[in-house]
Amino acid sequence: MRIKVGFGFDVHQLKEGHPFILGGVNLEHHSGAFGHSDADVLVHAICDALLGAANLRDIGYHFSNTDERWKGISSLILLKECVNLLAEKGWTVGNVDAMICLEAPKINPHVPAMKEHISTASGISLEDISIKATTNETMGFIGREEGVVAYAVCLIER
Ligand SMILES: Nc1ccn([C@@H]2O[C@H](COP(=O)(O)O)[C@@H](O)[C@H]2O)c(=O)n1
Ligand SMILES: C[C@@]1(CO)OP(=O)(O)OP(=O)(O)OC[C@H]1O
Repeated sequence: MRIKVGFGFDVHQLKEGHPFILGGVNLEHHSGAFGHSDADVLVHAICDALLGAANLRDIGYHFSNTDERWKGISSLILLKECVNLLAEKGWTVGNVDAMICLEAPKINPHVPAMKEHISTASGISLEDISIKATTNETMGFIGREEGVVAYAVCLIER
């Protein structure tokens, strides 16, 4: 069996009064992530990790942020498309491990629901999806709650 590793990163601005979709969960918060799609930074990082592992470029290459088809789209749909792109090349996903860097709100209570959404959209087993979070200890743009960052790594196999 051949295995490959992938890495993904994404960042989005937080804006007052904007919806905050993270891992497919609509978080109740005074501000939310802004982007062309639903700006789900966690799912975007996972998409880029998967595409990177398969050497299939990146999320913006396949789903341009100037294309009206993707305006406001659920990133879980883009994730499913990424998994399909990998499947076309014979790849299945081994596991995904992700890290969200966010000052507030607390992510821990929402992790089970996020994993459910990601698993349902992608077909990746729940036990192969790990989601973690950290604050930035009040420092920088994350600390000032101006933005949210996510990192993800994955293994793929065929
Ligand atoms: N948005 C966040 C940030 C952190 N957590 C959880 O809190 C723990 C402590 O965070 P520190 O940044 O103070 O080290 C962290 O390990 C996470 O379990 C969270 O749920 N949501
Ligand atoms: C997801 C896409 C497509 O709508 O747009 P955004 O929501 O702005 O997100 P980004 O992280 O900039 O990734 C690029 C695009 O693929």
